[in-house]
Amino acid sequence: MNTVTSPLPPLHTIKPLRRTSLNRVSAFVYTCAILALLYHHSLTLLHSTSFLSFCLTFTILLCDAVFAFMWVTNQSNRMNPVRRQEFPEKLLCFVKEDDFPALDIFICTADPYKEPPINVVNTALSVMAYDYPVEKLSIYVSDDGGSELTLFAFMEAAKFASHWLPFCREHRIEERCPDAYFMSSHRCNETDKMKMMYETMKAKVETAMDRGHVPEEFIANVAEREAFDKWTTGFTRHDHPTVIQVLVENGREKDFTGHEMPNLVYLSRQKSKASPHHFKAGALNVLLRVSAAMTNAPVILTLDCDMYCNDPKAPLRVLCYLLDPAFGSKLAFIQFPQHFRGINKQDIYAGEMKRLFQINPQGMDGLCGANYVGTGCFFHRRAFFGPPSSLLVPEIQELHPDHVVNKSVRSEAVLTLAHRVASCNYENQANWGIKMGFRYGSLVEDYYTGYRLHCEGWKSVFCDPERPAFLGDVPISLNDVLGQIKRWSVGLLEVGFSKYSPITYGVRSMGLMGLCYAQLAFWAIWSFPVTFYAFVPQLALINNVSMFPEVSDPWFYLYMFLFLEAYAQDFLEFLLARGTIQMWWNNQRMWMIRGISSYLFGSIDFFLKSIGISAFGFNVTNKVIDEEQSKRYEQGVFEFGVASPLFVPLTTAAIINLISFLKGLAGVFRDGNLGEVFVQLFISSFVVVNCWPIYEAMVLRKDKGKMATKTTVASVLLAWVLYSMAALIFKP
Ligand SMILES: O=c1ccn([C@@H]2O[C@H](COP(=O)(O)OP(=O)(O)O[C@H]3O[C@H](CO)[C@@H](O)[C@H](O)[C@H]3O)[C@@H](O)[C@H]2O)c(=O)[nH]1
Ligand SMILES: [Mn+2]
Repeated sequence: MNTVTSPLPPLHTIKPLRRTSLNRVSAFVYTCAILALLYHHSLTLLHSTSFLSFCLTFTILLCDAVFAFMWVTNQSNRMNPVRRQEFPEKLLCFVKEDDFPALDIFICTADPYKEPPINVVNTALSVMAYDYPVEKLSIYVSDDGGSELTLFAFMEAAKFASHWLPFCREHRIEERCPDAYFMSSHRCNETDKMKMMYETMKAKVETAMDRGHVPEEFIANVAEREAFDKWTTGFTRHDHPTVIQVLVENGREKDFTGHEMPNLVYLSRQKSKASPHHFKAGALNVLLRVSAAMTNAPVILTLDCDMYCNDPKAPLRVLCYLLDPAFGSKLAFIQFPQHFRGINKQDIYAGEMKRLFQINPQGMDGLCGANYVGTGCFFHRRAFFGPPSSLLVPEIQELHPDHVVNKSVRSEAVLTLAHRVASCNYENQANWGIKMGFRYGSLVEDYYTGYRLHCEGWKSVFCDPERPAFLGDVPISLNDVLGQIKRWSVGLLEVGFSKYSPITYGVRSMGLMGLCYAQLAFWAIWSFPVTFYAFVPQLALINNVSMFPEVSDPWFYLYMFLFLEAYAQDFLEFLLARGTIQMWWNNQRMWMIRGISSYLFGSIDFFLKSIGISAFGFNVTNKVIDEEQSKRYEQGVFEFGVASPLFVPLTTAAIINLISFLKGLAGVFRDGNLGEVFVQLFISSFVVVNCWPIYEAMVLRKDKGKMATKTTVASVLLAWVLYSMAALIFKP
């Protein structure tokens, strides 16, 4: 499909994936199977012989209905998956470099102790070195941690940049992130010199980190002194005035070869305990306004501090779409997938999230476009000001997306305005977060903002080139992984049960695309069937109660078909997305683990918050790497270590399933009733096989990552309680 006017070559193409027809046929067949299953459950329910069997069948019906709902909504991702390709090398046939749009880059950080400033600096350097006209490039760093340590790191980074940028340019370095470059095998005659400079900078930043403040001898001049003076005694991360520090101004500061450098601005918005700050979404809205006051570029890139740029030409790929008139003026954003570095070979924690970050976006791209995932995403600034058809005029003229800034970023007028729009009361009675900018009301501001933009009629594009444009870090301990997914679950439920729920509002606004969003919104309800199937059939088996059709019963084949086909399709899609068999195995295991931990606790948290019992915040993922932990992660060993409540249901399930499997097996040898209990025995054995790392962590391991004794004790107790309760229920 050629989308640019001929006779020029196309800047990009879009092709449907080959599997589309097969997807549609299998969706039809599987739907029939699901209907048959629900019919079977209803029949059984009507013919229940006892109260117990009625309750059991009813719960199974509910659980299977949840599975069915999740399956149906997922099909929207399979109806029209597409693959795009862009040809940035042809860009110059269409536009001169002078006509490229300006680009404002936002980098968020929130806590110097969980997000080491030296890593944030690496992120910033990787984009400062973009192959893009420097006079059009501005980098804004938002520090929600309000930390002088982060500011100090960036002052050092600005100095280092004046050597790093020319080095990258002259030696055509591919890895523009210093840390990634020095870890690679690429070398040139100046590598050692650069490495030394980098190490010196890093050591200084780390010294400051160790001391907890910036040592006097590191402060180079009066200007720096004045900047740090803003950290007065009353200054805390939750309560402080705005700090804006222009570290590099394009046109003023030059690199050491005399070349221009991009703008680099440090920003820590005003915080006060009295006004809500809306976590990352709030930070991004301040960034939107401060950057409007300073440069107001029409294109914006949002980046998390745990992700760096891996392709210096990524902005050119983006222009292939942004400059295409065929999109009209409806293109809101271009999302690159989240790819990660440092994932272990078998990806034990399914950190790649293939389905979320690679497979589903292709499906959504064939409808309205990929969803926004918070980082690695280029926006059209205009998209934050109302639907494509009707501009929502901001309260002050300077924030208008078309406003042209022609003053220096250090001029007093600009800085005054920047301070004004960064203050914590600025948004009172304004549309920010409601109809304008990044949207408030969910812990997954990325998902929610992208969703609302799509509802408004905006389109997006999924751009997934061969060489990943961005690489991020993943959490490497199970507790961090589960905690992160728990936060996502809560945020998604907030949207799912809001007045803008995708299942109602979303489907009304955009049909199938609404279902794609609904699938994500209700992620956490998987916890219901997963928890049920992790405990109840097993407890029934322990008490010799049979719950499923016997092997000789024709309905048994329906069960078999439903299970095998769902797993097979998942497996194939996974392999086609360049997964391996072992990665797939770990992926399906993590799905079960999340089901009875993150999703379950997320649902409970959300419920408690809804009835006003508790509140939740954005718990930033830990990015500090512990050497020993990292070694275990590389070897593919699960990290339990801490006594986390998230591990209790897992460990309890591991215990119950093992007992049930052994008891069931013994029963089969004793009574020869394999046909009767086959399904239950199969479920237990499947769970037991999946739980191997848990048994190991409980019994065999001696290292620091083994299961904490507290967790084991709590789980044994809980298992015993469940066992006793089941005995009462199943044996009247
Ligand atoms: O009050 C806050 C909290 C977080 N952040 C920043 O938000 C980013 C994401 O935080 P992280 O702890 O890394 O969360 P993840 O779960 O890894 O992030 C995923 O999920 C988030 C939503 O929950 C999205 O915002 C992210 O883009 C997405 O990668 C980081 O750069 C933080 O510094 C802030 O700026 N202010
Ligand atoms: Mn992150």
